[in-house]
Amino acid sequence: MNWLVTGGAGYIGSHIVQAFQGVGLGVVVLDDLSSGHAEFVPDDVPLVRGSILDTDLVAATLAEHRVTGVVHLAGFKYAGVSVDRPLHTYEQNVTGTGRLLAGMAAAGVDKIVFSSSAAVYGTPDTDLVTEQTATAPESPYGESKLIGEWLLRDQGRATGLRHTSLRYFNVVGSGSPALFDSSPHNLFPLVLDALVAGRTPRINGDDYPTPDGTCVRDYVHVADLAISHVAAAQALAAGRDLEPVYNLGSGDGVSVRQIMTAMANATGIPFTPEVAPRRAGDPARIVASGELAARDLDWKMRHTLADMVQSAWEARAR
Ligand SMILES: O=c1ccn([C@@H]2O[C@H](COP(=O)(O)OP(=O)(O)O[C@H]3O[C@H](CO)[C@@H](O)[C@H](O)[C@H]3O)[C@@H](O)[C@H]2O)c(=O)[nH]1
Repeated sequence: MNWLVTGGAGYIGSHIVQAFQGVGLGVVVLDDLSSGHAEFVPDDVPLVRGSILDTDLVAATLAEHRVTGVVHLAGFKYAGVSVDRPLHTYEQNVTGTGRLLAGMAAAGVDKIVFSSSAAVYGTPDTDLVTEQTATAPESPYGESKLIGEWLLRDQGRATGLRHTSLRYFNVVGSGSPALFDSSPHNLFPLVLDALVAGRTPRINGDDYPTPDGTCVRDYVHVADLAISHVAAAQALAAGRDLEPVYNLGSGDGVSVRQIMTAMANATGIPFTPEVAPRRAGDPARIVASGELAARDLDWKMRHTLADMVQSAWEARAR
């Protein structure tokens, strides 16, 4: 059985590739390396360089590697930037997913696990988001992920495609020192980059209606997240029914200020963060129940917040 991981050279995708290899499942990666790194792909995993928008390449990859299922992460992942680049975002995430699904249908590949996002919820008016919480994306990125879920759902109805979508909350940490988050837009890499460069990390606003005034998020370890993709793929392959969507959240809220304290502890670099203005579009709090995924997808927090921060620092400091 061979699984194609689109976006498998990225931060999250490469951890998923490792998790699949860990249980002996065959994997092949398709990645255009726009934000991924070729060196994140193990030497014994084929790396096809190119885009999911390239219909011929998708068809050839599915056929040559005898792909039986797809884990689909390739896409444009920067929610904030997507506001200024809506057409690019929709092309990559909606048209790209559509072309991938068309290629799968043509090749008879009938299983897909889709990388969705907490961004589909926008600013939820509940303390604990469940899969029943109304979706209300606030960026082209969030919209595009929701449309991706609909494409799977409707293709499932039309062709029998077996599918599930995993809504990631804030994915951090590192499961292997060689794999790290190089995003120029997210809290963990920005804080670590600042500390390495001798700059002071910044808090985007401390006047939110939260206990310490800074935004609260649900941080999950990337290696824990990767294991649930294996469970989802195995369930689909075994013909087990899965829910159309699962939240991959921990149920615990952690503030930006708490992350800063954990960063100072992990790095041994004492600092007092600067307080900058709010970043546009940031919900004050978003925390999810992962109960459904715990029931069906072997989802559990195997790592603490200290592990997440420590592993991110070790990977960044290498
Ligand atoms: O230097 C920084 C960077 C970020 N933040 C704050 O830290 C929090 C977390 O920010 P970030 O790491 O950018 O994550 P989110 O904006 O919560 O969103 C991430 O998590 C979402 C849910 O998984 C994904 O959909 C998005 O793509 C991904 O950017 C937010 O309050 C930011 O304003 C700071 O205070 N200082």
